[in-house]
This record gives sequence, C-alpha cells and structure tokens, in this order.
Amino acid sequence: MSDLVQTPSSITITRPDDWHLHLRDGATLASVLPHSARQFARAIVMPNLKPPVTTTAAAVAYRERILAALPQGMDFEPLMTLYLTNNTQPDEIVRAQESGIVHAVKLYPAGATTNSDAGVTDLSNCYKALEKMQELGMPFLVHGEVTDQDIDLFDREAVFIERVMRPLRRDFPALNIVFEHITTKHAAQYVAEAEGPIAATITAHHLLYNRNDIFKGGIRPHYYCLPVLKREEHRLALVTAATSGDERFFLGTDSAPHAQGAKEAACGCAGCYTALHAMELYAEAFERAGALDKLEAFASLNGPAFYNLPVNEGKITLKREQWTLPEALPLADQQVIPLNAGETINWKMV
Ligand SMILES: NC(=O)N[C@@H](CC(=O)O)C(=O)O
Ligand SMILES: [Zn+2]
Ligand SMILES: [Zn+2]
Repeated sequence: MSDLVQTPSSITITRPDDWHLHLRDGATLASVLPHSARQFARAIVMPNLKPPVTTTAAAVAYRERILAALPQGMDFEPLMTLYLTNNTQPDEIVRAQESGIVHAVKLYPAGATTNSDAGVTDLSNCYKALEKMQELGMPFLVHGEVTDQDIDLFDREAVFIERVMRPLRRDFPALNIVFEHITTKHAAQYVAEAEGPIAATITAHHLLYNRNDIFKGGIRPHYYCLPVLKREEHRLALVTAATSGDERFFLGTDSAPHAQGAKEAACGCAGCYTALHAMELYAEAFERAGALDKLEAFASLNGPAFYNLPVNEGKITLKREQWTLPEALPLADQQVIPLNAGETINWKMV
C-alpha cells in the first residue's frame, strides 16, 4: 500500500476574500480591479493613495470610484479603511464606525513602505484615536516594521514586535489588531501565542518564496516587496501558520501594482502584483504542504470571523491545470509585470 496522498484534480471552496489589497485609483484602479473581483468577493482596500485616505468622507468617495470602475456583471464589495496619521481625531473614528463602510484603520509607520510619508511618526500621538477604536471595536491593521535605518532591513519586523506591538497591546488589550503581511517566524509565533484579539494576514508570495528568489541569477525586482522576503526558516513558519487551521491566520494578498518602469529602476518600488492568480498561488502553497483541506478556512472563513462579517454564499473551483501567465498586463497607459510572468503554474481558477 502506498502512503502517497493523491492530490485532488480540483477543489471547490466557499468564495474567498482578500483581507489586504492595493487597488490604487483612476486608470490604474480600472486596470487591476477586474482581476481581484474575479478572484475575491470582498477585499479590505488599503488607503495608501496619494493623498492618503484619512477621512471617512474620502473613504466614501473612494468606494464610489471603485464601484464605478467595476465592470458590469461583476460582484465585488470593497471594504474601506482609513489611513491613520499623527492627527487623526477620535471624532473621525466615530464617523468611520457610523458610516458602515469603513471596516478598519491602518497604521503605516512613517517611511516604512510605499506612500507612507504621511504615516505615524510615534504611536503615542494616536492614543486618543486608539482608545476610541478599542471602545468601538474598530480593527487596527498594522504594517509591522520599525523604520530605523540602523536596524537591519531583515530584522525590522522582529524588532517591531518588541518595540511597538507589545507596548501597544499592553496599553490596548481589547483592541482588535491585524498584524499585516507577516514574514517571520517571530511574527507567526507571536500571533499564535498572544492573548486577546489579534490575527495576521499572510501573502501567497511569502508562502512560496524566500529571499534567495530576489537574487536568483541577478536582481529580480518583481520579487521585491515590503516587508521583504526572508530566510527559508521563516517561509516554513508561515506555511505552518497558514495551514494550521488556526483562525487567527487568514488570506491577504498584498497585491500591489507598480508600473514596470517604477520597479525595473535604480531605486525600484516595493510591491508584488498577484491579483490575477492569487488563489492559484495559495492552492500551490497549500498543496505543497499537503494541506489543501485547510485552504477554505484560511481563504474564506477565518477573515469574516475576525471582521464579524458573514461568510460568502458562492463557491469557487480551482482545477489542477497548467497555464502560462502573461509576460505583462495593462496598467493605465503603462504595464505591470505580474509575479510569475511567463511562468507555467499548476492550478487554475475556473
Ligand atoms: N507591500 C509592498 O511592498 N507595497 C505596498 C505597501 C505595503 O503594503 O506595505 C504598496 O502599496 O505598494
Ligand atoms: Zn504594508
Ligand atoms: Zn500592502
């Protein structure tokens, strides 16, 4: 008798959601939105536009632009977020909560990542707003990296846990927190073991790749994102967390479109574009871990439970079928190079 587990040729799960997505705005939004709307029923939409989405009024207007850009016949619900600044007032949190369309507030430590210049320089500036969020049950989404230039780039997430996350959670033990796009064994372990309301999103690329992939045969800018890919031991810890069934871990693609020229540059932007084929990449990662049976919890059930939203009604099917990704996709009047451009992958969403 063989103990080899046969991979199923297809898998059908509840329609998934993307709990961390960059849709941008204008013509770029129109280019990328159909990809996400095909893959996901809903998405937590990141507010790091230029200028950032710092008010409920701006979030309402942005949501309307997203819905206006949605092709006829597609069914997709954008879940809006506010960009926290040093000056965000508790009143703004109340307005956000009352709007019914803002589902979270996002922390960008100033200078940590793309369009974070208006971000928070010190969380102590935000304690009134955080108190209000805790009181109202408004989730706080955290880009968890310190920005000190004297901290090694690869250590910034682990240092953030000690310097920012622990004090934050000590001072606001009932605040609902999502540690966004975790990349280290330190973050995975911290989230799995912490007491109180905390969860984490994990991208497909952090489940599939490690930092060697950024430098395979030369520098590969399309594998550069923040937080940057880490060592293999960290990737393995993320796979263990995602496939554990622990409801604290759920799907967030962090698909982040940048024009080809902005990535293939002397100072290239951070962000991987996976909106076209995200579920296929997650299926690949879960299959390799022998855990396809855990994909539905991670992609479709754990996120709604954390955000206190209903689970989607529809289903999607992923087939074991090879297909080749395009070399490039239109992005406004330029193009975006998707992750895995020109490569053949093993799963296909029907
Ligand atoms: N992840 C990235 O590398 N980039 C994101 C910003 C972010 O999520 O930190 C972007 O907006 O391009
Ligand atoms: Zn981020
Ligand atoms: Zn992001």
